[in-house]
Amino acid sequence: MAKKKRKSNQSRVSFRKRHQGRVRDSDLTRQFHVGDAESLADAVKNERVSGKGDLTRKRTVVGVQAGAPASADDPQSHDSLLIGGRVLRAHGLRNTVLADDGRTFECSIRQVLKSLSIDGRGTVVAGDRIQFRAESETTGMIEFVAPRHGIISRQSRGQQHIIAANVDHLLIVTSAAEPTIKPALIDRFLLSAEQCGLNPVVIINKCDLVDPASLQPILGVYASLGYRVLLTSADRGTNIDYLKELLRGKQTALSGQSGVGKSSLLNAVEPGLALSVSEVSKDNQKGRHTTTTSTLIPLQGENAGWVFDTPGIRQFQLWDITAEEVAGLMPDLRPHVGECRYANCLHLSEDDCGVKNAVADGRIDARRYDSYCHLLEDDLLL
Ligand SMILES: Nc1nc2c(ncn2[C@@H]2O[C@H](COP(=O)(O)OP(=O)(O)OP(=O)(O)O)[C@@H](O)[C@H]2O)c(=O)[nH]1
Ligand SMILES: [Zn+2]
Repeated sequence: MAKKKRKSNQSRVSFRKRHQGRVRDSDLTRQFHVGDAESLADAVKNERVSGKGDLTRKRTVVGVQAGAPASADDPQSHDSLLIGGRVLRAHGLRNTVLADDGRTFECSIRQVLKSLSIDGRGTVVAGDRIQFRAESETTGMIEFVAPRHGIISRQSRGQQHIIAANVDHLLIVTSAAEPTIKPALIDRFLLSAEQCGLNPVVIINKCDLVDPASLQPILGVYASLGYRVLLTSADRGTNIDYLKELLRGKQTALSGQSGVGKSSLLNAVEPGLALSVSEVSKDNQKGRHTTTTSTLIPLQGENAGWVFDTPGIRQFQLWDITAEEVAGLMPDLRPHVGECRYANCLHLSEDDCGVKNAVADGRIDARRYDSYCHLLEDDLLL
């Protein structure tokens, strides 16, 4: 036991000697520079206590910690000084960040992160989860951007531009009347959601204007496909509590035709919120459908959720999709694709088509298949 301990101490000393110079020289390990070799030794000791790995491994483990971004003028920096937050608005040089503790900061982005992004564009976007270092009460430096999920992007000159990141839910808002419900449009939004890997929820608003029984067939189709469908009335407050629950703790994007009641629903969830949304839109009526400025709006209340206000999301469309890919993105058509005689079957006029057979005997809803045909014929096979 004693022998083992002495050996460990020797290792610690020689490790310290071997690496002191390097520690001093290296920017990456600047944190150890300050904490001096003592903190390095302590870290190694802790690793030893936990009994994991040999010294080489300990060095690696410690090195990763040391490599965590440190501020040059605050050499005492530690990971604990990094503050978690989310990007509310990305402006390039100044990005509005909501810290997890509720404070708001204007943050710039560390150069090394910028150089990792293509063309320097979109290093951070609204919705990004980040870690930053405060430089004053109101400013900071973004040091780390977490990997993204649920990305909404738009295409411009053949390039993909991310406009919202970490979208937990996509609410596809439609209305039961005024404007009349358009299932083909819902299908398109669902396809976009599938393509982007988003989690869609279909909302049928203005249910006060129709007999709810008349909506049963359409509800049935989407529910049988595994999609969540929610009937609401912003006017009467129907299912608004349920909507609030849906938004809780999540970053949500809303899409849907103009006039279906997206702003009214948000206003029902949080009075006043939709006002700011429409004010933003009015400021920029002309660029409304083209602007890329995306904003994440925090809802009031602890962990109440965040809603994207991004004009491009409201009408967001499929991008970069081929006719051959569409059936694979429709959960009702997908299982039958493998039953077609031709591997490149588009399920339109080909013989021995598994999809058409399934439509013929009612295993696929004929209206959904109609949506599929229209999408291909009107948009993709021109
Ligand atoms: N009867 C009824 N009318 C509603 C309901 N929700 C919204 N409306 C009305 O529908 C109209 C359009 O509502 P908005 O909330 O502006 O619709 P929007 O989807 O945000 O429209 P854009 O901002 O153009 O995208 C308004 O006149 C609302 O009062 C509802 O549940 N029932
Ligand atoms: Zn086929």
